Amino acid sequence: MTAQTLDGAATLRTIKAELAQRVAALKEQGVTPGLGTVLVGDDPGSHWYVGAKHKDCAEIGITSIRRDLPATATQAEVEAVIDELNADAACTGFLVQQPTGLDEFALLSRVDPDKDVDGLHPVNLGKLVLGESGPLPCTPVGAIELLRRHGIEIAGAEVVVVGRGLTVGRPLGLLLTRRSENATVTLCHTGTRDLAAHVRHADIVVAAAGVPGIITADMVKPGAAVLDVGVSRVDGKVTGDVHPGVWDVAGWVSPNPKGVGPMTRAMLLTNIVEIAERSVRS
Ligand SMILES: Nc1nc(=O)c2c([nH]1)NC[C@@H]1CN(c3ccc(C(=O)N[C@@H](CCC(=O)O)C(=O)O)cc3)C=[N+]21
Repeated sequence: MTAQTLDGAATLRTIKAELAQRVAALKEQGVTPGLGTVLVGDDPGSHWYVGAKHKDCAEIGITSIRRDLPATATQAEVEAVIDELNADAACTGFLVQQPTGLDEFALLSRVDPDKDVDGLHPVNLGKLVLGESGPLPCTPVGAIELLRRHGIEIAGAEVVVVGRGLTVGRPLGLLLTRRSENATVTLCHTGTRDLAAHVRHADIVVAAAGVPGIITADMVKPGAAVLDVGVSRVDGKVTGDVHPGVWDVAGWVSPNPKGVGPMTRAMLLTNIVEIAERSVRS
């Protein structure tokens, strides 16, 4: 193994320590931030993620509001919970954990855009396209923050993003091409004719296809930074999109687990604190 580790678990700890101070400052001004979660059904992965988010919040002084609904919950029942959290002053922001098995666009659209800690509401994705400020999607911002905190140059870099999903690939392309990031982005997907030809040119590769081992050593430019975002479960074990052989070629690799996953949680916490800080200023 020659590549250096893009350590998301350690970076989460650093960011939590920074945010704990900002939460303490908010409390001195009489504001306690609160995170709400809406969970539908009993998928073990989703339960783990939601539990981890509330544990993170408890560690840094953010209050938890947890609504767990059975798999039999109807669209109307989940929408009623969203309405309740929209109206709850103690809830700074909240998310509806995906997947729900319901009409997700309708659920997402019903969340107050100012409480959208996931940054996935259509209004907030629209703001991202238009270059207006607002809550940003947690996983792609987490990927950028992970690079930044390891000193990897993004401005001018050739970035290949593999995957065009709503939560990672699509918004990541928009984020990285902003003037403040200034990367050149190629967005590859299942319709890409020759994936290897694109990946080979990349200074930074972001693998978010959800296909175990799709990025192999022969595709990677020596010294490149490779972020492994894809989460699949193979024989019950978390398996990423990056083949282990990539560690022998790349300069940097984010492991999976302990790479971008914890960064998603770090950016969720950051979004809550920023919404609370905005409420104090205005
Ligand atoms: N509305 C919504 N918002 C989300 O943010 C959201 C969602 N739905 N649906 C599912 C995905 C997935 N996700 C992860 C969060 C943390 C880790 C994480 O911290 N993983 C650990 C442990 C992984 C394990 O062992 O299972 C790690 O990578 O080290 C991973 C994945 C948030 N998601």
